Amino acid sequence: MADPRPAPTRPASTIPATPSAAPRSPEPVVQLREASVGFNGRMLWEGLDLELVPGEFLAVLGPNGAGKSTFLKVLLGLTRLSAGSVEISGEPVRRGSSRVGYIPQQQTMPEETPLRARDMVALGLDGHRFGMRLHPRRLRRRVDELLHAVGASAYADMPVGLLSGGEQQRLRTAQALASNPEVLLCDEPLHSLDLHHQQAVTELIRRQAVDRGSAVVFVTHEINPVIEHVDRVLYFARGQYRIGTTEEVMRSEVLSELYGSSVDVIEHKGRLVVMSAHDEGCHYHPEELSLP
Ligand SMILES: Nc1ncnc2c1ncn2[C@@H]1O[C@H](COP(=O)(O)OP(=O)(O)OP(=O)(O)O)[C@@H](O)[C@H]1O
Repeated sequence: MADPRPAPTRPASTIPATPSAAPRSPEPVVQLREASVGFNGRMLWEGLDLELVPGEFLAVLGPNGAGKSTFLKVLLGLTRLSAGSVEISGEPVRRGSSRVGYIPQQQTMPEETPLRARDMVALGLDGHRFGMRLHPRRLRRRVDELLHAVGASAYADMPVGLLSGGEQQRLRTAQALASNPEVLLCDEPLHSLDLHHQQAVTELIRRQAVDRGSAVVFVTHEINPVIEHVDRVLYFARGQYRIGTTEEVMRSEVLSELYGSSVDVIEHKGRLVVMSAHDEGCHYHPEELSLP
């Protein structure tokens, strides 16, 4: 069946075009208006206005505790906004929506987990958006394709609890892609993957955006592995945020203002290095910003 979604459109920049020159934008698939989240009287971030169109790749960055995973939980309907609104495809978010795929942060599964690798991937397909269960033969074929795509065919019948952290993470990726979601939420999906599998998983996520029109929200401490695919960056720090293209946000003056202290953004051999310049002897502590 043909996919009814609009063709993917990748916005070149957030700089507004003149009204007469502006092409008709596709309907946003994610829409937050004046969105704020806080816990126990402390606001994590406030006044977030954001629209994502099909096919857009958003990288979400910021130091530990800035609210990146919470942002994903808002889109998953697991955390309620303190103020404002959030919609997916024009409807209020709700838990368990088949429109949303999720690659969670890596957690190790207990050894005794009673699932094989292929069962875990099949969970992403079973009784999903098709409104009915797939025929067992089609289900098996689709699961095999997904296992192959993440390089997991060799351990398809292994119990998941006996697999390494990186092997389990590849299965979570396959599971999230299985339903061809309209919005794909990724919480540090490359963590614990070796370079080869980082590239393979990045390529799968990129293709999901470009070929199938999913809006991708990619939480990461390290923008470099995905930098060429990123359309926009959402950077949280100190309860505030900045949003724009990589060139607009990843600048010394923008991040210094956001952090409230001197930050250097340096381009080195095509990689972005973000460093905090401390006054005492000008020590550089890139890890304090949780960035390369
Ligand atoms: N349900 C909750 N109740 C109270 N505090 C919470 C809740 N959920 C998250 N927090 C707090 O909100 C802050 C932001 O958490 P979050 O996991 O979103 O940060 P993050 O930017 O993803 O951090 P990291 O880079 O360390 O993964 C943390 O201080 C966390 O303890």
